[in-house]
Amino acid sequence: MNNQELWQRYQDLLYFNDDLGLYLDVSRMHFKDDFLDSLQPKFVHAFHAMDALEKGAIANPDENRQVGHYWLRDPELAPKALQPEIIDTLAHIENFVKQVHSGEIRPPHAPKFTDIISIGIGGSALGPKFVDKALTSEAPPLNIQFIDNTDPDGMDHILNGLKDRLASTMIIVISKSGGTSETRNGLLETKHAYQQQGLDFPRYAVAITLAGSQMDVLENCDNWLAKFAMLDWVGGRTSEMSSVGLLSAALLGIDIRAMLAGAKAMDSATRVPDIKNNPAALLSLCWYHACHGDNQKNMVLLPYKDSLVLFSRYLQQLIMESLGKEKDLDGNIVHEGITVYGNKGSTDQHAYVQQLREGVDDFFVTFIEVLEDRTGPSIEIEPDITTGDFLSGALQGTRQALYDKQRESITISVPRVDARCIGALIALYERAVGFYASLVNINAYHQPGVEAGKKAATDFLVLQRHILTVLKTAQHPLTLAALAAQIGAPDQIETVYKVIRHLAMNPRGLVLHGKLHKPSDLTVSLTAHAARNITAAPLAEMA
Ligand SMILES: O=P(O)(O)OC[C@H]1O[C@](O)(CO)[C@@H](O)[C@@H]1O
Repeated sequence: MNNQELWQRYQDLLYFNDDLGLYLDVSRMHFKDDFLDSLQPKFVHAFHAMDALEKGAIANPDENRQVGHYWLRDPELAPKALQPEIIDTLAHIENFVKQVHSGEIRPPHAPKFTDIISIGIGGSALGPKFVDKALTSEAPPLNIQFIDNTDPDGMDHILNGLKDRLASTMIIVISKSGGTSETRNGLLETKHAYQQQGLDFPRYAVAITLAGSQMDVLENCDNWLAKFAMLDWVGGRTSEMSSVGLLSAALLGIDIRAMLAGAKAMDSATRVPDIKNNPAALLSLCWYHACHGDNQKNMVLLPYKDSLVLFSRYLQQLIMESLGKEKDLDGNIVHEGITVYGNKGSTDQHAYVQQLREGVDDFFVTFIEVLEDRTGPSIEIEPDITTGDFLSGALQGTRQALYDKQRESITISVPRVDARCIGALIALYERAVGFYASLVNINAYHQPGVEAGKKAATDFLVLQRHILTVLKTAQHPLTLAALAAQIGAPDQIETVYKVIRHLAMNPRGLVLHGKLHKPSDLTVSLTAHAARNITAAPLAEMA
């Protein structure tokens, strides 16, 4: 295609949303002109399915649940019975935040809360982290940190770093199910740190969970500083505009009403039943072209803006947990999915872009361009050129260089990174994921594959328990083979070895005879002290 034809294709396909100032350019995706028409019947179905979902159909048949994240930004669309809880939760958040900012709600031994530790994982962490990085100002009312793993080092880093300010730190624990192990562990470790300092944990703790969840019951969250409803019909990965995302955002001083308004504006733009005039339909059409069937391309997300660096991580869950499915809705094995990676431009130009241009052609890029460089004027780095011009040049240059090598790209351009824009971007991708799921006939709203890893992790810990129980009563050191036999798992020696190696590297009372890296010569026993301390309580399944 010559430059004139390309310019024409650019204009023909360019989508612009006047309300949001958002452009979507799909001209550098190599689908043919008739591709759009050929997908029309599939889109008629996708538009209908989305309409039914928004009207309250059971869109997640596995869990017999409605899927209502769109109602969060436009409660009038929600079934009548659900409207009060959406409106009340938002009011509860705003009221609470106002009182925290004013000091009316304060910690027992300090005039105001200064910090937040947000504990949660997956959809209960990625949205709040992304929004914090994208929108928190240089001088927020509170500082936030996230515990989103069961890594003891990671927790120590945060808890020790905040040691002197723990007495003015609010803990927000987010878990829809209330049973996720990593989150439970973060909660228990944090609670322990508070107890060590003689601080009354419930007076610092805020829960976001389903009413009556395991966490709600076990921790008696009604006695905490506050408890916010998590709603059954909001999925974890689409929960940023529920209490999950809105509470921390509001505490950080982010305009959550603007975020909701941006999402609402995008929702209405993506309800238009016309592919070319619907940005989510256009996006999902591009994904279908690049990723479906034989074209298994990866999505590389390149926002040219530091504050959007976590967008790809956020989208990784939204897209891969939603679309990565073994079976379609008819039970056929399909192994669907789109791999998402990326950080930011131009930084990634100096990392993997070399491969994108010259290596394996297994991707398409989505550039995100932010038109406003910064608030206020810029100095000239070279005659007539600012640092922002460099950033812009880097984006346009990479797009062109990729195109010259027949590499595909999409470009989304937004005026600036503000709450309205972030709400709109989230809503855009949520809807595109929903459409894509319809196009390839899968359930986007469940995640059966996640359970296998959790089950195997539980099995590993059960085996560890058995090993320690055997060692406790052993009369002499045991080989790994003898240990495996005694726990009734003679074929699990490798797992036994992994357990022993991990315990040996930590102060758990293991006595090793032999070398850790020579498993076949190794024998193991426990110190008398450790043997006395092992409990036999049953292990809860990892959730
Ligand atoms: O909010 P919860 O229930 O703790 O779940 C956290 C995350 O775990 C998952 O269920 C997957 O393990 C995600 O879908 C979810 O976002």
